[in-house]
Amino acid sequence: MIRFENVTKVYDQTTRPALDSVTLEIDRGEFAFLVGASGSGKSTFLRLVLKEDRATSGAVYVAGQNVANISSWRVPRLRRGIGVVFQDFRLLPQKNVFANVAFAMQVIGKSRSVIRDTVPEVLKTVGLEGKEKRMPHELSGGEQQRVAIARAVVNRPGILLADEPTGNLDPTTSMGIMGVLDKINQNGTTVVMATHDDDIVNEMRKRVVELKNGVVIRDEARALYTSMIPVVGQSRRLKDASGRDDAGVTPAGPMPGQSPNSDAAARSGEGRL
Ligand SMILES: Nc1ncnc2c1ncn2[C@@H]1O[C@H](COP(=O)(O)OP(=O)(O)OP(=O)(O)O)[C@@H](O)[C@H]1O
Repeated sequence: MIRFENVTKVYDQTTRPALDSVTLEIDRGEFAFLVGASGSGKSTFLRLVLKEDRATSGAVYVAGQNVANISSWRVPRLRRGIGVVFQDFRLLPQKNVFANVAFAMQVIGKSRSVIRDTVPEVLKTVGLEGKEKRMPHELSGGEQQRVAIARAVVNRPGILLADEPTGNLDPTTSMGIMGVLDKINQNGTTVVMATHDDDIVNEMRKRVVELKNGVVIRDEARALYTSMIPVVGQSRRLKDASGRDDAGVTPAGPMPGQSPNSDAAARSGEGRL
């Protein structure tokens, strides 16, 4: 789904590469954490996937396509297949929850009836049923991030990139967000999440790709991570056996139009890149 072949990125006016000969493949349907200290190259990796920046050398493939060969007028199509979530939510402050999510469908020309049917389903998936009319400032940070995730996945992208999505949230709320991202991944979406947060990585036990000074120093399945940044007085709970997360949200069914079987969804590639 995402393949980096010997990718080096040196920003203008710098000498040290932000990414240094990175070779890496993330398969369709995988969940991978990108970890490493500040400045290790995590955001640069995500930007190259989105073609927001150009690799200095090497090749970046997304869904089998070398992004260097995608002409500028086709870049929006590439990005439509990739949902993105950020640390700071980036909601439209004057629009309510429904309108924030609907907006992502309007800009690609979806009909009002499709929007009317799809948005409530996605809001249910992220645990925001009944909050359609709330304004962003009437939501907690965790709820705002759920809206941002709903907006990122409403057009059923094949890939979801999350850049420190829990960076502004407390540990309990963060685990709720991880439950949502895990559910989206189980519904077939490839998830790549950049984080410093070792508690989250250690709770989730997914693939861990560790960067240091732009170099991949570790790539391990179901791995742990020690960030070396001390976290004082924080504890996290695992989801309990019923699948409820710490925010009390029980996973709903699959994403609208998605198969509940992630393997089947991954194989079919319907509605995906
Ligand atoms: N636009 C830019 N111009 C010049 N240097 C940059 C630019 N963006 C990032 N860098 C440098 O590239 C390196 C990698 O940065 P990047 O933002 O990818 O790291 P990161 O791991 O995402 O860090 P953080 O966890 O703090 O977000 C850093 O040394 C950074 O200073």
